[in-house]
Amino acid sequence: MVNVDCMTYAATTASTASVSSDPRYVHIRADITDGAAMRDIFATHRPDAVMHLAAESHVDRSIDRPVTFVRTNVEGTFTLLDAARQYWSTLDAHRREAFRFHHISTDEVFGSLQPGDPAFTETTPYDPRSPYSATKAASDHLVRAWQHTYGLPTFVTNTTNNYGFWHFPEKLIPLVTINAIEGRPLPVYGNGTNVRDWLFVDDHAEALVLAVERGRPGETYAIGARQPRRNIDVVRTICRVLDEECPDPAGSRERLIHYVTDRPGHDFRYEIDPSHAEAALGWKARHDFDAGIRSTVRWYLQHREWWEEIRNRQYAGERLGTTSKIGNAA
Ligand SMILES: Cc1cn([C@H]2C[C@H](O)[C@@H](COP(=O)(O)OP(=O)(O)O[C@H]3O[C@H](C)C(=O)[C@H](O)[C@H]3O)O2)c(=O)[nH]c1=O
Repeated sequence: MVNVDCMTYAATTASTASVSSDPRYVHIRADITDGAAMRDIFATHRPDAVMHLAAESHVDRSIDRPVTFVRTNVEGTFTLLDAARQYWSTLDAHRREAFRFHHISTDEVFGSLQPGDPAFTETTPYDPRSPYSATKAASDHLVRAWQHTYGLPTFVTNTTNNYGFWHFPEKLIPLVTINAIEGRPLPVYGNGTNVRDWLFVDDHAEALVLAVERGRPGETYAIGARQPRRNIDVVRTICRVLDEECPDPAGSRERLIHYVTDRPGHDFRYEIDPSHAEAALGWKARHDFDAGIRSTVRWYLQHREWWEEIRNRQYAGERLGTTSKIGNAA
């Protein structure tokens, strides 16, 4: 089995961690826009299924530089699908029927919920609103088109915000955690009332493994843990846990919270109703948010050398989180 992975964190890290000891899975890092490399990978590994986790995944970066997202998420998915279809057409009838192309996507393709709106499900119409979510929506459509047109047995999972270990510190939870450890400002976009639905990365990994084993062609599975939180509450939870795990003589880390200029086009709320995925896959998220955050904060306290090296790139000009000036409140 081949798990093609190029650049993203979220689900990638999860699946890498959980499948790396399972000999049925091969984790591959490659450039998915390189058709020859993709065809070569299929010829070498002759997989029974592909889990396509490769993506550019950070909304802020997509606003700065959308072209990278179009290349990786749209062109890359096309290239991988094309290589998969060529390989799949060489299989005997039994293996062709059993083959699966599992495309891992996001709930952001469904747009933005207002307070009181029902959570997203598999039947929510697409309404992507950022360069990132537009490219993920395009890739979802390509995957479904390859199933309808060519018969390639594809299916899609759309998931909520992931968090956990090895999370790249451009995203809210790792960024705030390491800033709080270092006593730096904690940037909260807008007024902090935007809502995200948080899924511990190991729970997502379990869902993905079940999906690739049980997923049916043409299906969609919306994956989440029913744990929506306002951003400001997430940030306060991280501060509280860090204060307990590693008290700061200067006082609570909440003093470091700064409201900054909002993200352009900032989606207000994401939330998934995972009932269909739970029933169809026999899966349920096991980690509750408070316990998941505590283990995540502990992990960042214990893996300083990993994030310090990445952190230093920020000082060399790479974007991690906001580009707006701290204290520039919306
Ligand atoms: C980096 C940062 C973010 N935020 C806000 C913006 C969002 O409302 C929330 C989470 O932001 P983050 O960039 O971590 O994630 P989302 O924009 O919700 O998108 C994430 O979850 C979906 C499902 C994916 O598909 C994306 O790949 C993944 O990046 O915190 C801040 O307030 N301050 C900050 O410094």
